[in-house]
Amino acid sequence: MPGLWEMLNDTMSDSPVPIVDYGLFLHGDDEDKRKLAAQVDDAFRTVGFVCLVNHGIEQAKVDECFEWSKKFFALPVEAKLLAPHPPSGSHHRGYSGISQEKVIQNVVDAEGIAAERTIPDIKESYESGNVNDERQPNIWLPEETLPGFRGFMEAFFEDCASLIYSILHALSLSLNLPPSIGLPSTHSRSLFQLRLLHYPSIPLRSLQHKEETRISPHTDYGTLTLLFQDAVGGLEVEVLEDDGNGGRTGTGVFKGVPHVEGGVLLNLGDLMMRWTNDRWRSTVHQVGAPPTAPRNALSNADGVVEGEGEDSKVICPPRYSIPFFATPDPDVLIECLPGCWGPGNPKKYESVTAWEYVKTRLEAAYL
Ligand SMILES: O=C(O)CCC(=O)C(=O)O
Ligand SMILES: [Fe+2]
Repeated sequence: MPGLWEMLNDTMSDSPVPIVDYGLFLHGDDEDKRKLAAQVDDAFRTVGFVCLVNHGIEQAKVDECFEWSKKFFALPVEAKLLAPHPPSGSHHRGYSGISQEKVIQNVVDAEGIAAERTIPDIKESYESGNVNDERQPNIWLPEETLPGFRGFMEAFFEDCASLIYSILHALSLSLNLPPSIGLPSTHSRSLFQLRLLHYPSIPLRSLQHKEETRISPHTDYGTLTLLFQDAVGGLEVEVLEDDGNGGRTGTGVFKGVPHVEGGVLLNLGDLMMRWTNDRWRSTVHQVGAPPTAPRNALSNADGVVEGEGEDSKVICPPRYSIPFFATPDPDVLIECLPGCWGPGNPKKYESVTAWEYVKTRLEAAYL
């Protein structure tokens, strides 16, 4: 009988994302902690994503969060709109209806954004954050619309924030940072964001023809993202390769990430890549058709994919995911960390405050 670990590694044998046992950091001795820190460093240099098992958040709570998410999105749209996302992207809270948000990569001018938005992201989302966040106050439903929802989300936020702090300690060890620059203190206000995402069922053809997307290729903006997924699948990450100069570069090829029961994905955002002078990667990712969708579709001479026979009518099941985004305190200056530059490795990026950067990216996602 294979043990849990063998089964996990079997599941992930074809995955681009390594699994690490986070219990080493939570419960291990100094040597275990250093081992875990080195494993994460390696994953962030080569892939930009890692899957943590034994991360300390009870599976029952994660399952309950998915249940609340399903209940929320099953409400009539008029009820969901009792907690509407404001028109501005930089107050990123509340409910966004289907295709209201379009995740956009590296395009910040109005014309470029309009062009990108012709292919909608077929998803709806609900965002909440720290109860003490004055810049982005939460936007809740009236309690009677979904009793218990707010209480659960506030508590789950705290669980995720604790894991983020623990990870920031581990990463300070990975980077060998002097205690005076520990990463946790740069996130002391925990101005984080808990996001519920629902991708409704969609014809496979629309995804294959790229008439619609679930979430288009993008990198995250902040420092770290935790990503809880259901078993439907469809997350794909861009494969990186050596650039010949000691760094890594995107190949344009995407590989599916299998779901790991009990695991949480951890990936980096652009601010962490800047901060580490590209030592760590914020890797492009997207959500496409579930891996179980029939694959016997053909490309014609123009590269357009045609569903064959019954496949043209296949409907992909709905999908739910729960990302949790960490960003540093707004005034933290993102300036190359010690140990990430030196002779032969000059600083590549201008300094920027965390909020300046994140605000620009958020505003591009809403018009
Ligand atoms: O739904 C997913 O698995 C990915 C979500 C994501 O990448 C995001 O919200 O930034
Ligand atoms: Fe993302």
